[in-house]
Amino acid sequence: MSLNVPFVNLNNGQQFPIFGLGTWKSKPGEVTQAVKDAIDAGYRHIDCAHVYGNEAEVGAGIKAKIDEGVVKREDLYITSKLWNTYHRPDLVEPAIKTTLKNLGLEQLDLYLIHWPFAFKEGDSLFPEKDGKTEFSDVDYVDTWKAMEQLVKKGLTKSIGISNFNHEQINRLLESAEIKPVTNQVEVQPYLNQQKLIDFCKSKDITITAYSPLGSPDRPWAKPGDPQLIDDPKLKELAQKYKKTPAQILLRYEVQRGLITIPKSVTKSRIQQNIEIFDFELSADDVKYIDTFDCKGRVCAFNTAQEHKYYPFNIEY
Ligand SMILES: NC(=O)C1=CN([C@@H]2O[C@H](COP(=O)(O)OP(=O)(O)OC[C@H]3O[C@@H](n4cnc5c(N)ncnc54)[C@H](OP(=O)(O)O)[C@@H]3O)[C@@H](O)[C@H]2O)C=CC1
Ligand SMILES: O=C1CO[C@H](CO)[C@@H](O)[C@@H]1O
Repeated sequence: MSLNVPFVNLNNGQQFPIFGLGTWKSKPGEVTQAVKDAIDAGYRHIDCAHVYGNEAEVGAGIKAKIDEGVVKREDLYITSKLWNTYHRPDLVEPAIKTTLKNLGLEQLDLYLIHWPFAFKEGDSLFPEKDGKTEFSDVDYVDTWKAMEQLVKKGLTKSIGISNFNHEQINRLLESAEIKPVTNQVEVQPYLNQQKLIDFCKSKDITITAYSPLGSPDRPWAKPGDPQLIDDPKLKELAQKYKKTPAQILLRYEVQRGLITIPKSVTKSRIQQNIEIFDFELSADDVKYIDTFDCKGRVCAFNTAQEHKYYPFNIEY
């Protein structure tokens, strides 16, 4: 079954599918097939990043489906992200060009600043000295100015941010010529982000929800750590709606007006995850899922906590 994915209107007039495929942790040997399976299942939006180390293999999946005539380039919505070591304004254009080359594309649909904080420029994506991450003090406002140039040069249609808190967004908006179209942040029932969602809505910035299933394959999860996807309350809801726990989690996101990007490299799950546009959670059940919030952030990037632009030291 292929279901039509609704679109959201971005603040620049572009439309974007509210559902896409995540690719973090998708191994280079698996992700080409995952992208092909996703496109066959009706996915048109793919979330990528330089730091995921698999953009060439994602690009191979895209190319295969265009060559087969299943989709045209203009049917697809491809997002990538500027990594922390490329925030210095002169490094931004070379960074997107590397991503475009890896993906085999001439233009991105959306390019995001991956995190508000910068790391020391150089060959390592995770520069370290004496066991500590080496920071750079490039201001994300200066990085944003260079991002705006990418739109003017036609290298990406839209630009946005990721992991920014509301104070950082306010500061960015003070001088932005082009507004970010989205803030991609973690949203799942243990971290429902209502305040940040309301704030972004008031600024006409969409929210893209990452780790919507609680990122059960996050590399730092320890055996025995609670997994959202196994929550008994969620399993009860899944039984009630005759859906899977993953489908309840994804439906919860889209019903709150969010864009969501679950990752899977498993064909049956890729198919299952898009099958969320044929049922509705009751308003009471959405409110009930809201009560699961326990400030349970899974993607906290603790090694950057000391950075002056670390986003999670304030409430939202
Ligand atoms: N901007 C940012 O800083 C960040 C962005 N992201 C983006 O968001 C995407 C999604 O987040 P991510 O952290 O990967 O985690 P998700 O919450 O999407 O969870 C992915 C995990 O869930 C499993 N899974 C997928 N579908 C199902 C299902 N139907 N039933 C049971 N298990 C399932 C996957 O397994 P399998 O693959 O084996 O099927 C994988 O282990 C990322 O891939 C990335 O693109 C994520 C984190 C940070
Ligand atoms: O998108 C993400 C997942 O991987 C990165 C690290 O490897 C994270 O920092 C980032 O938020």
